[in-house]
Amino acid sequence: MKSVKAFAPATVANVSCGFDILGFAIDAMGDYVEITRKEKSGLCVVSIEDDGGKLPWEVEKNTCAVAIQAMLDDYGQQIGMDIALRKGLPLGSGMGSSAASAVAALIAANRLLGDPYERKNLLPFAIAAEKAACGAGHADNVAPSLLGGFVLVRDYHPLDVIKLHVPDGLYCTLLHPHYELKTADSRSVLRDSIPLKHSTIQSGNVAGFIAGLYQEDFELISRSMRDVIAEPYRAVLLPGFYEIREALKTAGALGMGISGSGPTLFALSQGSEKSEAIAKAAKEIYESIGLGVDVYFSSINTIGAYVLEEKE
Ligand SMILES: Nc1ncnc2c1ncn2[C@@H]1O[C@H](COP(=O)(O)OP(=O)(O)O)[C@@H](O)[C@H]1O
Ligand SMILES: N[C@@H](CCOP(=O)(O)O)C(=O)O
Repeated sequence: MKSVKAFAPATVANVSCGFDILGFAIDAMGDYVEITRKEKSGLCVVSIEDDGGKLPWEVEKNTCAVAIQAMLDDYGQQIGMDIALRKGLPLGSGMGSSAASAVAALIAANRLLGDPYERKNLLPFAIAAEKAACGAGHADNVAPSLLGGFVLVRDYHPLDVIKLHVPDGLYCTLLHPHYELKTADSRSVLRDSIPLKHSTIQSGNVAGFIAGLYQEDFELISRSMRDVIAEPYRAVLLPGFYEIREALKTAGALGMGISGSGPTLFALSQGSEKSEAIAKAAKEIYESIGLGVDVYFSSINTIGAYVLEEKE
């Protein structure tokens, strides 16, 4: 087989209450990577489209190449591969852009090798790529992009990742304001330690959220969408944050939070019917503070990344 093209979905990390341990994949968009086998050993990024000329081409910086290199180092053979990336996701958006590239690259490269790795076993390679992109090897974007649905990262050492139930009818609206916020920068405002009482509140909410998913209890999901660890420090980087949250709840959202490290905000709702009202309420506030916003509507992606095309 000569080349394989794969798609990996965008993701919402943290989901308010699960800093670095909870995330879900969305259907609306993602990144596309085509890997072609070449004679000469070594990786080469041969094309990048739709990135506005901003992404690095160096194999030690681009997350597609970093992820594949980590896989080949483990595989024990330095197979030659050309990497062509088409960005479907805006950069520094909080929608897991660096993660989607890494995951699509891994799915394509693994297939090119004849699928020697089970899907879950590709995760450490994707985490290595996240570390190269933002300095932290967090798994809450790469795990749902790879596996689909809601994913819990129960532990990092050793890695223990659990795919969770997705309730019927859960729907997501994403609000992407027109500015970039690097994950590394919005991690730098966080504190190294948290008060005991915040740990208690956060644990209750993440447990409540997961119980809500399994019980398909939308009220429980709604009241568990609270973050006392990251959000209070990050909200100051997000103009209109608390005002937008109030407006979206009035418009019928179950809850609203920061998607990953922002600046995208996500709202969950029961069914898609309320999404137009949610979008309208958000657009009005962004307009009043002089910011443009793109709105995406999406169901939850339950299958994760997949191969689109194989060419001999
Ligand atoms: N293939 C890639 N796609 C997106 N970002 C990449 C890629 N490779 C490297 N990066 C770097 O990762 C950073 C963007 O990642 P991050 O800030 O985590 O944004 P996001 O929240 O959208 O994932 C940028 O510094 C970018 O240069
Ligand atoms: N848990 C991470 C998630 C970062 O997500 P991204 O989509 O903004 O890269 C964090 O909160 O820093």
